Amino acid sequence: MNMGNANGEDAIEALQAHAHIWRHAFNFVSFMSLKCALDLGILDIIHDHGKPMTITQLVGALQMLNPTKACDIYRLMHILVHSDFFARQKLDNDAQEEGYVLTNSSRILLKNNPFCITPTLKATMDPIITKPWSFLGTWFQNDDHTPFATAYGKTLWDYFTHDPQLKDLINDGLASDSQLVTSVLVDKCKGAFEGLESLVDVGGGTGTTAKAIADTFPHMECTVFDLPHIVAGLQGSKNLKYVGGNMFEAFPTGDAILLKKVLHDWNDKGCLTILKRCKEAISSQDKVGRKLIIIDMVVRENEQVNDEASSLTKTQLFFDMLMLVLVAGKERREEEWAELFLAAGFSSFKITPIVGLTSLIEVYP
Ligand SMILES: C[S@@+](CC[C@H](N)C(=O)[O-])C[C@H]1O[C@@H](n2cnc3c(N)ncnc32)[C@H](O)[C@@H]1O
Repeated sequence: MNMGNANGEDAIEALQAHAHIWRHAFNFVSFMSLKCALDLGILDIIHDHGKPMTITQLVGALQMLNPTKACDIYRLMHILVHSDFFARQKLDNDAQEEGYVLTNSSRILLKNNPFCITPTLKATMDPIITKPWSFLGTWFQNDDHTPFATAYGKTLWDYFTHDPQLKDLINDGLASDSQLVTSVLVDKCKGAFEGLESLVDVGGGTGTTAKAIADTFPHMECTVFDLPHIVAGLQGSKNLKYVGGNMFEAFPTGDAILLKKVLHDWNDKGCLTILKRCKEAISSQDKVGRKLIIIDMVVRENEQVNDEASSLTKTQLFFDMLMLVLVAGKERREEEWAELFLAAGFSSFKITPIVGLTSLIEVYP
């Protein structure tokens, strides 16, 4: 762009740049509008209605205290239709009038959807989690571990050890996030677990994934290992038990160690320590087929690809920034994974994409 005298073409370019900047800056409006729809229960109201729901019906169902705000619900729905969370459809009995229906992206947020990720979204949208983003610039110029630590003076893990509300929010979020990946895992990736007699899910949280694996493979002894306050009071089953401890020190041995969405929480130094512990744990088993199974993102490199792939990469990069802001972790590219495995003494690995953003990585001693 010519920065000197403005002519017609420069003005058009400047207008396009303005539009791009505002679209970018106002990404948070989509996010907050969706949060509002979730807070008001609009998705479940429309679903329970069972057919396209008019704005009048929706306003009626919301039972608003101040009726003058009713027309603002239309504005909220308008942006959410634009963001593909709702669609408009003609009513059966009246070709003129339209009502709102759900889309694939809102159906997955319904309370009764087995793959509902609303708790994950609510955790991500919580002001405790969004506040540290405002400290990103400050953090780049100070010596703190994370923008989260700059905002609160402590790590996320310390924060939630002393805040049961945040702990529940995050644990519910992690558990709901696990449902879809886990169901695909025990179906499409069953082969990765076949023949294993024991498995330790290190950093396994409240055990959503390990429970599904234990149910699918009733002869496999499964252990969920996590911090003592996370597993305290949790009940196991015939082939599932909970053990509390610190993965940086030691954890139980098994034919396989599972690390699901654990390594992305840590920097390379932290990952290396965990990976070396994993290598020790599986090497102490004198058996064929021992392995480490990692479920995490493998960030795609895509310079020249179609829109869908490039938007997946962008979403992975958003997650990468989230890890930086909250926990000093990162999402890794294949070469970065390879370097870590080599440094920890593993001999080879195999990557299988599972679903959307996530891959399964089998790593061999
Ligand atoms: C991002 S969560 C992943 C949980 C689960 N694997 C999943 O996919 O939903 C990371 C887990 O690592 C656990 N964790 C963090 N530090 C730990 C440590 N030092 N020892 C054991 N577990 C730890 C956390 O409590 C949390 O459950």
